[in-house]
Amino acid sequence: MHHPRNDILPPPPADLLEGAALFLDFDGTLVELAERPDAVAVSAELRDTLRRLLARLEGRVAIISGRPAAQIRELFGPVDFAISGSHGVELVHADGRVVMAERPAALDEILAEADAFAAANPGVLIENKPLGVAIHYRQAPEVEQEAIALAMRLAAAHQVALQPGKMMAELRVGGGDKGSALRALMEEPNMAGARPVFLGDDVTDEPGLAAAAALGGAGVLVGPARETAARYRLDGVADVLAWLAAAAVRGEGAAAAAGDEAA
Ligand SMILES: O=P(O)(O)OC[C@H]1O[C@H](O[C@H]2O[C@H](CO)[C@@H](O)[C@H](O)[C@H]2O)[C@H](O)[C@@H](O)[C@@H]1O
Repeated sequence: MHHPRNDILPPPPADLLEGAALFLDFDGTLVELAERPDAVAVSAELRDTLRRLLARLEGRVAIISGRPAAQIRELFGPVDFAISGSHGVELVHADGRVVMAERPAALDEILAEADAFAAANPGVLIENKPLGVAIHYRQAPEVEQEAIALAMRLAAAHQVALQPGKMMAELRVGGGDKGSALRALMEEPNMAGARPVFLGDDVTDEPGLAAAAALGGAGVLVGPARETAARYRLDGVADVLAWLAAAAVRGEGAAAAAGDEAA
């Protein structure tokens, strides 16, 4: 879908999470982008903020990432929020139920070609994921066009989805995206009546931003203005973390005031 570019998207209002269900992208939204996929870590502050938001939103918090769900789980440690991984085609519900497609055999052939490309192009990293093969060229930006051309050829030859990303192109299982994941998670009984709010930075997040708006909520673009389905914008990861931390505290203040009134 074509979305208008809007250079004057406002920051999200402080009360946007009242009655909301919160969906969060990971890389570029909750953690700064790094040179390599394995060079990111979840800080104690981020873990604490999510724990508080989970309490405030009565469990209505989920991560929707392009990474495998198991990796997100490992990065956060024991978590009780739902995770969608692999750009929406993997769902791990908060109660542990898993919905996941099978890995097609074609991904092994794709992996072999991608590995050969990496061997011939120093700096290129290949990420072998349960439901995808990502060709990362962040450390070899000069081969961007070749990497994208290879990914396009492999996607057509093996009938898999081509997922563009930040300094990477991924061949992945299709049939879903971050929008379908958000919609599936919104079907959970605890989400009834909530407004979805999705925060994300990448093109893979656009279906999630659009689905949040379509279901009566809103998307928050993270990073520079571009064509987007988002209604609000934050400049970067630091602003996201500050906004989420403020929202968590605001919720605790409101809950304490309600408790005082009831006493
Ligand atoms: O949907 P996300 O949670 O944002 O995941 C998207 C991809 O993130 C990772 O790659 C990106 O982050 C890396 C670490 O900062 C960076 O080196 C790379 O250039 C980025 O594209 C992850 O490795 C991918 O599997 C995700 O699909």
